[in-house]
Amino acid sequence: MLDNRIFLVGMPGSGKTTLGRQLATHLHVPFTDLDHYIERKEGKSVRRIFEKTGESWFRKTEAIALRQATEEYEQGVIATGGGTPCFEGNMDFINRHGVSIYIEVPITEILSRMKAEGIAVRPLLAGKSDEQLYRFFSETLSHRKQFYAKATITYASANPNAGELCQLIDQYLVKKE
Ligand SMILES: Nc1ncnc2c1ncn2[C@@H]1O[C@H](COP(=O)(O)OP(=O)(O)O)[C@@H](O)[C@H]1O
Ligand SMILES: O=C(O)C1=C[C@@H](OP(=O)(O)O)[C@@H](O)[C@H](O)C1
Ligand SMILES: [Mg+2]
Repeated sequence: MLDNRIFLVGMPGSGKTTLGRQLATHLHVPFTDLDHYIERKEGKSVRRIFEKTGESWFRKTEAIALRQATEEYEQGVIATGGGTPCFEGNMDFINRHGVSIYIEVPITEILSRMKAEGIAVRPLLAGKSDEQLYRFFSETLSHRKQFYAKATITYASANPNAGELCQLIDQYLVKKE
């Protein structure tokens, strides 16, 4: 059993929140979703924070929240936001405080999920056409992958699930011993 923190990183829509909750249940450790943590702390939705105060304020708040949420539990699963690793030295912080896992899902799969979910709930995506969305995701990923690539473990799958994720963690732990 992992006696450490696990941080999930990856593009929006890759399933960090969903998988993170399942993984924490499976491992019997606390789960923190960083966006939800920020929303509780600020008393408003991430979308509203973006609208009211803009992205750069959100990024500062997010960096502080990451550090606070990390301190709360020595053991647990933390699902970060898609942009978290790319700002304020956050990826290095994450790697100093636990095991990071990059959930790598093809952009085409992410876009089909976004459509099913309704993209208006995601502040960086609302109001974009299919073509604009694809371009936005490709460009965003090409900038972000240098940060995601620093993750301890990469889990590449179009259909990630908590069972496989646990196996990958076990393999990593065995190798590390
Ligand atoms: N393995 C999966 N297969 C299909 N859809 C998924 C899977 N994991 C998550 N989803 C769906 O994809 C969307 C994004 O999931 P979410 O966990 O919020 O991702 P993230 O936190 O990375 O943005 C949600 O609508 C969720 O229900
Ligand atoms: O990619 C991003 O910059 C963002 C991703 C979101 O989280 P998810 O990746 O959980 O959707 C959320 O933090 C915010 O809307 C910004
Ligand atoms: Mg999420």
